[in-house]
Amino acid sequence: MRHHDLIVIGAGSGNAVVDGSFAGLDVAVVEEKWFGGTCLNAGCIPSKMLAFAAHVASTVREAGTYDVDAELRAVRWRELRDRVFGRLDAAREEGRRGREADDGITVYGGRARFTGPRRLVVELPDGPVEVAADQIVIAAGGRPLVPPPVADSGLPYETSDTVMRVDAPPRHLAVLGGGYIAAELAEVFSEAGSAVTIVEKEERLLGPQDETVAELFTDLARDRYDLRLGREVTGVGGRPGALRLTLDDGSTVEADMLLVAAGRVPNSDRLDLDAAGVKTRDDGRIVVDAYQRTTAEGVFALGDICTPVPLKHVANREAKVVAHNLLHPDDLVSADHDGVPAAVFTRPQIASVGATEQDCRDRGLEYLVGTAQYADVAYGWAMEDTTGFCKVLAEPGTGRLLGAHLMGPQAPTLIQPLVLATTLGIDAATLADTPYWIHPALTEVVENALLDLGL
Ligand SMILES: Cc1cc2nc3c(=O)[nH]c(=O)nc-3n(C[C@H](O)[C@H](O)[C@H](O)COP(=O)(O)OP(=O)(O)OC[C@H]3O[C@@H](n4cnc5c(N)ncnc54)[C@H](O)[C@@H]3O)c2cc1C
Ligand SMILES: NC(=O)c1ccc[n+]([C@@H]2O[C@H](COP(=O)([O-])OP(=O)(O)OC[C@H]3O[C@@H](n4cnc5c(N)ncnc54)[C@H](O)[C@@H]3O)[C@@H](O)[C@H]2O)c1
Repeated sequence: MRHHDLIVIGAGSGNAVVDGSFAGLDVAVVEEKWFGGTCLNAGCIPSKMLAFAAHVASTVREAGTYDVDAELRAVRWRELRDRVFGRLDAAREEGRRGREADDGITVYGGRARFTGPRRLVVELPDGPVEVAADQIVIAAGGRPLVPPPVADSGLPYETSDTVMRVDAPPRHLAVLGGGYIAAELAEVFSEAGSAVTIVEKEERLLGPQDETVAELFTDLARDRYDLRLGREVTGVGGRPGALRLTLDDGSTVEADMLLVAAGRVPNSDRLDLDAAGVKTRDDGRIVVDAYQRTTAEGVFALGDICTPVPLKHVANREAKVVAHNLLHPDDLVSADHDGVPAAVFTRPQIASVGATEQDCRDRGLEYLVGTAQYADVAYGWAMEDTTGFCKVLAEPGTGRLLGAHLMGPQAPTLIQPLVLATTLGIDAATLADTPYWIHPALTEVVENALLDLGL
């Protein structure tokens, strides 16, 4: 059995663990499917490249608002798809080749599972190979959750792993779930010409967002999509290309394609973790301590397979923490999961950090609310924006920022000063009054929301 100093399972964020500081060590990377993981191949990056094209299309369609005559003739889906994945598939192969060319790194192209403490078998195309290591990092991510009525139907469905690569947009896309993926990809396909129906079991899209954001986003979505809220799919019938979804109130949705976007599950159930002494939570996430150590000696985990916040910037941070802790066992560092910002790349865009207003209420916190509209700042006038807003939540007296929520153009960029203030402990009044805020930039909407707190 080959013995390595370190084995990393999963070449998504796990691949980032191994940098120059591991030179001289015998390292192995095991990847069963695609170097770069979900983010590069089927997640953050392709979805944002497609969302940007959708944004260009909508800008052309709405050019008349700005007294510009323009006509949208077509979204050339195949060319768009081939440009996106031509670039990303090349980046994936370059990443893999770079690792394979590194003398200190062995790449195993297959699925790993544990056979004992720090011992694995990897299913390679030409047969299984047994390997062991002093230290192991589990970075095996997650996969789309497919509810039983869809999985058991025997009829075809897409997930985020496949839908961005289809040959043509469907005439009618049914989306199961109304969270991040549904919001972003419904828009992509809608701009590419598909009619969209979204089936969501809660009463609002993007339910965990601040209630003002979720409510307004749902209202705006109602004008663009057929929304079936508070509904679940109980059965899928029909035939490939002519599907019929039955919902729990007996109503039906006809669609030629079904996108399942009902959340993700960690891949921990495919690793025989019991053999390694690695424990999981009820929801399947691997148990880790503050230093990303699992319950098994010498085994670390990072990213979607263990994290409370399944986002790429969090997985990247955890990868840095693991890299440090592998090499410095006497000087461990931890990843802070407070104040993680998030964004939804829709139109309007959405960004948030910290508590929502409903969180504050549920936790019995005293809080002040400051709001400002894009329509009330000069750049918002230039954009003729009518719906964008910034909402900040702060502790009375101290002005400590509890949360911030933006919905409107450039929200994921505009939120950054609020992320800095939340992370670095800068109170709302200091943030509003001390730095200059460029006039007439969109950031004035953040400044105005802070001033609206009245501190
Ligand atoms: C459509 C979509 C859009 C997203 N957009 C964003 C966004 O805009 N911003 C953001 O922050 N996050 C976004 N995310 C989330 C982000 O992609 C994930 O949080 C991130 O990719 C997690 O990284 P990871 O390394 O933990 O897992 P992954 O990137 O999934 O990597 C895990 C790797 O392990 C491999 N693997 C699994 N099991 C085994 C095994 N047994 N043996 C060998 N290899 C194995 C897999 O093939 C995979 O390559 C998005 C996700 C999706 C699905
Ligand atoms: N911009 C981003 O950062 C971004 C974009 C896409 C995905 N992601 C990541 O990927 C993860 C997965 O995205 P997602 O959209 O699949 O999950 P999600 O958790 O955001 O949304 C899933 C939605 O499906 C609904 N749902 C679940 N089961 C259902 C059922 N049987 N019937 C009807 N509705 C049902 C849930 O109520 C929820 O609203 C996200 O949690 C996020 O971590 C991030």
